[in-house]
Amino acid sequence: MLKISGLNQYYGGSHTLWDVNLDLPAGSCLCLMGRNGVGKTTLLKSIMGLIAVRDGAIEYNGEALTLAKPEHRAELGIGFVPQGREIFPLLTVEENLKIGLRAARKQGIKKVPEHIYELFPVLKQMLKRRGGDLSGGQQQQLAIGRALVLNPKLLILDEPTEGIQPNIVSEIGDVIIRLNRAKGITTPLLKQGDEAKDEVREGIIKIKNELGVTVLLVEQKLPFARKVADRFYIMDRGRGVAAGAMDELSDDMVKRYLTV
Ligand SMILES: Nc1ncnc2c1ncn2[C@@H]1O[C@H](COP(=O)(O)OP(=O)(O)OP(=O)(O)O)[C@@H](O)[C@H]1O
Repeated sequence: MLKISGLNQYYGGSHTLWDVNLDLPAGSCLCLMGRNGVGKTTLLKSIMGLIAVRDGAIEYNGEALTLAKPEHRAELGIGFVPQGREIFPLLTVEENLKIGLRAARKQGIKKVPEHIYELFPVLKQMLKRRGGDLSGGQQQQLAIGRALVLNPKLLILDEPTEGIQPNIVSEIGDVIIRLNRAKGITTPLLKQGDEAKDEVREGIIKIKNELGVTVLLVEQKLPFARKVADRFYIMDRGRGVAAGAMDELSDDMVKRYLTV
């Protein structure tokens, strides 16, 4: 689904990404790992077109993305939840979610899809609250909810558990697993003519039909990464140094590339 070949990126004269190659198969959940400052966020921002790359190629479902504008990447169905969440503190939860609608309009999505409230009930309860008044965990749920408004096929998350209390970390993990594996989403009991529930059902069927959202996330917490992801990709000093199925992540790799 996403293929990165020979990617090099510079901040001014500083060479940050070195010949990065990464293959993300559709349906997988890949965790990008590595110590602080190795280039994980830079790689995500390059995929989203938020920073320019020097050379190399980024392909999404066979389409060359390397020079595409960030808005075009969103329209193609790539959702992004940046590090630090970047929600608008003075706008309400509802207004923050509606920001996500801009990129979704081209797909004919005019309203925030109801299944987002099914995934994050707290957002429904807090629709009129200002984003800045939410807890860190609620803001993270809002940031993920906003990225889901465009029904992404690929969801990219940069350290979604950073600075969040443990019970919410676990809830966020469960949501990522549900989105990725499209399992455990129960279709609510539906009464005919109940428009909101019809929308929930449609959203769920859509997610299930598409066999889950492909996920790429940066995560430093090892137990969380092992729980949600089925593949890993480790970076060290701007290069990809190890990759594989999550159950192949060895203690030696952890010691060599991840422990501080
Ligand atoms: N805007 C920038 N201008 C110049 N250098 C930058 C910029 N952003 C990041 N860097 C540098 O690029 C390197 C990679 O940073 P990056 O944020 O991608 O790493 P990271 O692996 O995501 O780290 P962290 O886990 O701390 O977020 C670091 O040396 C960092 O100091």
